[in-house]
Amino acid sequence: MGEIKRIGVLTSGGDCAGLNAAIRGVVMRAASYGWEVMGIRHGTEGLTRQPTEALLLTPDKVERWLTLGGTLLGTINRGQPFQVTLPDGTVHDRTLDFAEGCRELELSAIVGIGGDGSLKILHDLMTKVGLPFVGIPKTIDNDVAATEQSIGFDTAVNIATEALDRLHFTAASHDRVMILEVMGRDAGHIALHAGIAGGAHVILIPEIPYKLEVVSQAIRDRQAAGKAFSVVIVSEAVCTSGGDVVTQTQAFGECRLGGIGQYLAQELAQSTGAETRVTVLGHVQRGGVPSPLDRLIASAFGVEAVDLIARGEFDRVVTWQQRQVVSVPILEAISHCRIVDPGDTLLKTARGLGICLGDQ
Ligand SMILES: Nc1ncnc2c1ncn2[C@@H]1O[C@H](COP(=O)(O)OP(=O)(O)OP(=O)(O)O)[C@@H](O)[C@H]1O
Ligand SMILES: O=P(O)(O)OC[C@H]1O[C@](O)(CO)[C@@H](O)[C@@H]1O
Ligand SMILES: [Mg+2]
Repeated sequence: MGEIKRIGVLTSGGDCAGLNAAIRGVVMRAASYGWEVMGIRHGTEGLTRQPTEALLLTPDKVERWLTLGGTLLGTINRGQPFQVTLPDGTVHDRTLDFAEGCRELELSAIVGIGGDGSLKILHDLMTKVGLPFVGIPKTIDNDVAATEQSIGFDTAVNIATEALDRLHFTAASHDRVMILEVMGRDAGHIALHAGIAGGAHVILIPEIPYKLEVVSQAIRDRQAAGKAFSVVIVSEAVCTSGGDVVTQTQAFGECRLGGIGQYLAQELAQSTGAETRVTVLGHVQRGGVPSPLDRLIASAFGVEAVDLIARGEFDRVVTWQQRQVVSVPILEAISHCRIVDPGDTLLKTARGLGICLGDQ
């Protein structure tokens, strides 16, 4: 690769808190090498559109992006760049458009900030185009393999914890069972972390199959002990007792997880006699000001991603491991979805605290 003059940075997948802090880290560090940074709009789409949609990001421009929620570059979490259905019904592969966009902007490398889904797509795209690539993991789901923490997870856990704190008061006031449904896709990390931090009495995650009777009994035991209220946190991918995933179809046909909280509310009202209410936390978990930890991780990832490019170490993803930024081959980071491990120390903590996980 010749001398680097300009690199690109993009965000892809669902937004989360800390994306702008990561972009800022990339821009600040690139400036120290004398490189320009182009911020690509709407994931890879900014490169495939004609004219291309990208903006020059300077340290002055991004200086105050540290605390801003969402992504100022825009993002995308639906569709497929290799099979885009055009208005006339034909299917188009955007790879060549993407390559053309990279050439037009004279990019020497790209930093892609995304979750597992986006990193897979970006890896395929970059391999086909032959452009150096470094990935930064972000996602409230915390399901990217190899990293203990992805950007956005800590903020989401803080928000879910605060929601539980608030629900305790109203639950106790009305002697109700309050159910908080949280995001996380197939991983129960948000529910497990927030459930413990927020003092939930029941934590249901997709990794641990539950029995309705076990959950009801835990609530009835509390009632019998004079505690008429309970607080339950449930991950969106937890199934019904019949094993069905609960989903909702959105406009444009996308299917998204959602609704298990309502199902549990009906079942638990019947089996415990308690009034039940559901709070679906939804996109509140993704928005807002990033926590200090997310700002730290995002900044550290941004700096290291640029350093990797400077050292010519490509096709790698930066990860957070025991308070160090460590890079791993991208194939390792996208090898599997990191769900809650059966040996996770927090499962032991939850059981030790007497929290019902629905299985025993
Ligand atoms: N370059 C792209 N062009 C078109 N669609 C894309 C592109 N990159 C990603 N997508 C769409 O976005 C989805 C991204 O995957 P996913 O929704 O799992 O997000 P993610 O990157 O894992 O982040 P998160 O899980 O936090 O939302 C892909 O499945 C695909 O539908
Ligand atoms: O933004 P959308 O399309 O509603 O996607 C929601 C999904 O994205 C995430 O927020 C992040 O992957 C999931 O937790 C959730 O299932
Ligand atoms: Mg994902």
